[in-house]
Amino acid sequence: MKKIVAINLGSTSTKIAYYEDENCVFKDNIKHSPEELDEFATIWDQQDYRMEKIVNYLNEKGILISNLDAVVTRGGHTQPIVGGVYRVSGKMLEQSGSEKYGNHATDVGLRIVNEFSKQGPQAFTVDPPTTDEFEPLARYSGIPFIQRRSSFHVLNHRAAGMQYAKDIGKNYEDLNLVVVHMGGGISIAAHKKGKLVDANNAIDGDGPFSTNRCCTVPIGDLIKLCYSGEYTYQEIRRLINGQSGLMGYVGENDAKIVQDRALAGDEKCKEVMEAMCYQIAKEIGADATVLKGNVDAIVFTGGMAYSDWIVGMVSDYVRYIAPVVVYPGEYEMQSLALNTLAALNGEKEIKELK
Ligand SMILES: Nc1ncnc2c1ncn2[C@@H]1O[C@H](COP(=O)(O)OP(=O)(O)O)[C@@H](O)[C@H]1O
Ligand SMILES: CCCC(=O)OP(=O)(O)O
Repeated sequence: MKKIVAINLGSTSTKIAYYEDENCVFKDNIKHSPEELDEFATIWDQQDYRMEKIVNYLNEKGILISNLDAVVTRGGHTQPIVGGVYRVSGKMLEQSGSEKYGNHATDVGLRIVNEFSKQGPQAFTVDPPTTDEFEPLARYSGIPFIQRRSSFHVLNHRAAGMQYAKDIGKNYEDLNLVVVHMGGGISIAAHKKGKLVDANNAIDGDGPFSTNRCCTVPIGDLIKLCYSGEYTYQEIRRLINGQSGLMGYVGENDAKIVQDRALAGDEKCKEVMEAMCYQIAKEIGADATVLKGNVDAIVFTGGMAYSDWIVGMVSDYVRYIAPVVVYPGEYEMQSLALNTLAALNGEKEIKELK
């Protein structure tokens, strides 16, 4: 029997699951309040805090890291790569640490599983955010030396798309889908016959604003802010990813709390939520266009997909495009664990950045 711990460092949560072969023995979600996260100037500064939460949790459950076969994390940011199961290597950690390809709590996840691997288990990641299946036209930014690139919730996108295909008895590779992940960050991607051919960059000010980050901003105003002398590089990064979106407008990064305030009559919270839904809908329209209108379904997933109110507001704009289906939460933990199991059993290739 293979024993696997999967961890998933989201911007606002840490998810942990323990698997024995394909059986999920337990799974939990530790939420992080804005006040807790506010203490950390950079993502890297969260490492001890997040690691302590994970270790304490495993201790409570009586899980010894040295007894595990593998630890797997939702991956961090590397050079563009093909999807699959990756061993966490020195080169992967180096690229993730450079912040050249993006920076998010998932990058800390790589460091944590690497630390755990020193006690015995092998360390992996699966379908990292920089898994890149973009078509050539999707890469154009208009500035020849800046390329649009893939950086979003690839793991959950693919897993939700495949789950939908399975549920309707079709092959994922035969469908055109627009998948909408609404978590701490929000990503919308065009899935064209099983390839993720275009998506907004979920961490770098692209697409809709989310719980804690900005949308595609008027770039001239951002440039002025950068040169105003009022912000360091780190502060600007933290502004666009951490202190914007719902957090910026109403000082709260938990969409459920903002929703509850809106439904209780808070007009500011209501309008901000409506604006977020409006932007999500616009991005869905963009990806439907990428698919030339041939969309089999719009698939909603992520934590905010639990909300009928949010899904309903977005759907009002887009249901003319294709049927709307909802897969609330995430398939990330299952996908991390089961792909790792397949790799340990020799049924799936183990890739490595060298
Ligand atoms: N029933 C709900 N209604 C509205 N929002 C919800 C609901 N359940 C979860 N959420 C929101 O989903 C977000 C977390 O989504 P999740 O996919 O777990 O994010 P992450 O992995 O980025 O931390 C939170 O903002 C949370 O408030
Ligand atoms: C690369 C995207 C990762 C992301 O945005 O995750 P969260 O929604 O957990 O912040």
